[in-house]
Amino acid sequence: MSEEQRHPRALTIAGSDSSAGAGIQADLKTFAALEVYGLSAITAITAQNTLGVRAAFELPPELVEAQIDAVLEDIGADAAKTGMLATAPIIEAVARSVARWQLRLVVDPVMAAKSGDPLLRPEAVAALRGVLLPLAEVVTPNLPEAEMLTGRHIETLEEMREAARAIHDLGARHVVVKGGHRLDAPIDVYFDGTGFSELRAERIETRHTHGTGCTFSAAIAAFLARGLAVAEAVAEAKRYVTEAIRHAPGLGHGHGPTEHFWQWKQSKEAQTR
Ligand SMILES: Nc1ncnc2c1ncn2[C@@H]1O[C@H](COP(=O)(O)OP(=O)(O)O)[C@@H](O)[C@H]1O
Ligand SMILES: Cc1ncc(COP(=O)(O)O)c(N)n1
Repeated sequence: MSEEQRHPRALTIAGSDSSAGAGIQADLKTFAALEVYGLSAITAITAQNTLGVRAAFELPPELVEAQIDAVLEDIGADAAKTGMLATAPIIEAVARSVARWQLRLVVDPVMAAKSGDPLLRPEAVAALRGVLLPLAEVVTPNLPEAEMLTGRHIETLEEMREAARAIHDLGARHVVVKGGHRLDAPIDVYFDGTGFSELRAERIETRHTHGTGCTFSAAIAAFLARGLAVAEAVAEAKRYVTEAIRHAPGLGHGHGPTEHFWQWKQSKEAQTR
């Protein structure tokens, strides 16, 4: 097998974030940092910065499907992830592509930006739940997204476990209910259909969490593309996102981006010492 054939590759199907902290841009940076070749299919273009989303333009579903077909017919993907999908017709087009290409899929059910601005039309939640979740190998809702998907209020770890089970019942094979929105430790609950475990990390006191969910789900897809089992991929992705938050460069006046290349920067510093 040639080098080219062995190089792992992953596809992100998501929205563009002009501030490059979230969306397609965060996903491609994550793939690159984890040495996975990144492919992209853009669903929507947003004009946003660390303070909020000023405008969004949704692309036609046929164009989303055409981007996926173009890269998969030629290059192929070992894993894929979805982020901002914006509308029900885009979700349906993505679901068709995922089924046709039999993609190993990580679904980040993005509904809003950190600023609170909506990124998914309210009527599209039903399509996300009914059409896309049954195709997901892993789904990674944050607390408000898990509440929208289950119709339950979620606060405690026990409520996070109950939500993970309810989302698994919708068809997703592995569920991570993320606890970044909790006030105490950012503990995530992982459910594989049989047992629960917790992904624990220290809370980093920072406002720079723009794109943490995108980064986490992209890292899971990257580790799956590299051949890790789901539980390992999720654990490694948790470590990756924690360090990405820790090394955030402190940009912008609102929720700034995280840092993806801290390891590369550290090795460069070590060489010049
Ligand atoms: N301040 C923080 N310190 C450490 N980890 C965090 C922090 N905020 C979020 N995380 C982690 O980052 C990941 C993304 O979570 P979250 O911020 O809840 O997602 P989203 O961006 O979808 O709202 C999760 O693993 C979460 O636990
Ligand atoms: C285009 C786009 N996609 C997703 C998010 C959410 O980012 P996150 O929930 O990871 O902060 C965003 N702000 N913009």
